[in-house]
Amino acid sequence: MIKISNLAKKFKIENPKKLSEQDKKDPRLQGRFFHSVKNVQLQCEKGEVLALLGPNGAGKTTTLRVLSTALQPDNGSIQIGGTDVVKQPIEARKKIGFLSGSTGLYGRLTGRENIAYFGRLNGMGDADIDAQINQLADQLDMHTFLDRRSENYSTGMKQKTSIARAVVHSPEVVVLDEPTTGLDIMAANTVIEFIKSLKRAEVPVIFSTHHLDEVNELCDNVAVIDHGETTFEGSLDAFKHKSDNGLHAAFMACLKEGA
Ligand SMILES: Nc1ncnc2c1ncn2[C@@H]1O[C@H](COP(=O)(O)OP(=O)(O)OP(=O)(O)O)[C@@H](O)[C@H]1O
Repeated sequence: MIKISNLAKKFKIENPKKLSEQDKKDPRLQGRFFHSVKNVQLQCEKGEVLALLGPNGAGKTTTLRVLSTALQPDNGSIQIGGTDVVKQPIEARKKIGFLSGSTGLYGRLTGRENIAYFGRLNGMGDADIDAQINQLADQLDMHTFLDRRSENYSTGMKQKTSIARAVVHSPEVVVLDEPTTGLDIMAANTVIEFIKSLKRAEVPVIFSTHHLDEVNELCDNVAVIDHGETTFEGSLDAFKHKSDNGLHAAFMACLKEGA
């Protein structure tokens, strides 16, 4: 189970001139600090898939980076099972499979070597790693490129390899930042089927997306973040009931200005 309460994260702005025009007008900019996440809550139980929605710049990536221990929060608590992510980040990290938007692969290594390297970092033995990679390659349709150097991979090949690398150690929970962004329909479908397989295995999955059709197909619950605050958290059905005019209208109704 994943539970985030009252999460806040601000960044010090070293050079205000470098801020985007959108960020300059954002009320979250206060003096030298940009309060990216001000009050986020969400929860994801065993066997559930939660979609994290929000406009560009809402604070989704910041939330997921704090959840995955890449960033320290300024306030709030995060629990994964019995582990306090803020107080026990090393223990928490072992429990999380995290796909970040900018996961870089080592280009000189093959896909298999990239995944195996992470398996070793997580303390796995060679036989376990081989078995896991074979299973993940079946599920993510990777056999045709797994033993080629990753520097020449397509976007889809890179993303599949990054996902396999994130979950090679069979984490307790999986967190994916925009897993299907930039993928063609077939690769996106493979990733969606993979998320369904995690759900069948009762692994809680949180993923951020801008694709409402994926939300409809995959999710039990939805959380919407707008301007760094959770503006909706509930079941997919409750989300759909926000409007009679489809998922897009439901999403708009959850935004602060739409409320
Ligand atoms: N290191 C940083 N320093 C300053 N501001 C930051 C930093 N990281 C993020 N921000 C700002 O915090 C806000 C939230 O960013 P974040 O990447 O979490 O949004 P997002 O919801 O993931 O957006 P998108 O859908 O575009 O990926 C944005 O306005 C962004 O410019």
